[in-house]
Amino acid sequence: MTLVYIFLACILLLLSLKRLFQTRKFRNLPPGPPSFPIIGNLLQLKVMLLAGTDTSAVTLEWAMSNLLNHLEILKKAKNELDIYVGHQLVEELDISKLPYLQSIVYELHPAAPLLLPRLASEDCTIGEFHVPKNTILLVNAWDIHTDPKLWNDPTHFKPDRFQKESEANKILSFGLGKRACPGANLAQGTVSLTIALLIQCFEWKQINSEKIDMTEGKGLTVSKKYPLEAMCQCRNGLIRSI
Ligand code: HEM
Repeated sequence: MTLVYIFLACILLLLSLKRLFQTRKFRNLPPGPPSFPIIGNLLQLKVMLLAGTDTSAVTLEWAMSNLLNHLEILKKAKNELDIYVGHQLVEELDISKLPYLQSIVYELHPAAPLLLPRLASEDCTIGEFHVPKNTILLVNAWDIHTDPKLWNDPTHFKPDRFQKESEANKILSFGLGKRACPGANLAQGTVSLTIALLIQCFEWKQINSEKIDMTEGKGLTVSKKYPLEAMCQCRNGLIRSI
């Protein structure tokens, strides 16, 4: 078995070296320092997994916690699913038919409230501040999302605010500009579909009569300080098509 692995590794290495030399020849580049496309691709894969899994998981946990603290919103989302999707299992293509579910996703906690750090490549002025070259800058998306000058009642979970379409343009959860999250569409699709499935397939209940604690933990991606604990039960008579 070990021999098979070594054989495969050699083939992959040879193929990547071949691709590297072909590319250099095609682009008329000098031989240059060696770089390994496979390692580059693996690193890219690792970045995608690191950047995509924790953020999506954290967003889902906040979503379910908010929904359990606002059962009337959970009920409204469930009704929307029952009306527009019915007894079939909800699919990715159905999401565009579910505006209320999309409002819930817009209203979610930003998983990376300070986005990613930036380095000023030259001296510049931002608002009234002079920023010298090489300063590390952080964008406080959390503060922008809770600014009462921008939002009505910003600290309350109110998906209805997004019934007015232009409100969604003020969201910064995925950053903005050329370094914004490249996985934003994928993440919005995955998070929406997962929440839809969780709502459609299960009846949810809190484990006791107290509200779920929404204290934030620490970290670049902000998870809940106390992990969500909840009870769920399959919804009767649903998903006969599975
Ligand atoms: C709910 C889920 C997600 C949230 C809230 C999120 C949020 C963010 C934020 C705020 C940034 C920094 C943007 C900036 O500084 O302007 C970012 C960057 C990034 N995200 Fe996501 N993300 C999510 C899911 C994903 C997924 C699924 C992928 C890939 C499959 C991904 C890949 C990346 C990468 C590679 C960067 C770095 C981009 C760069 O520096 O040019 N993210 N994300």
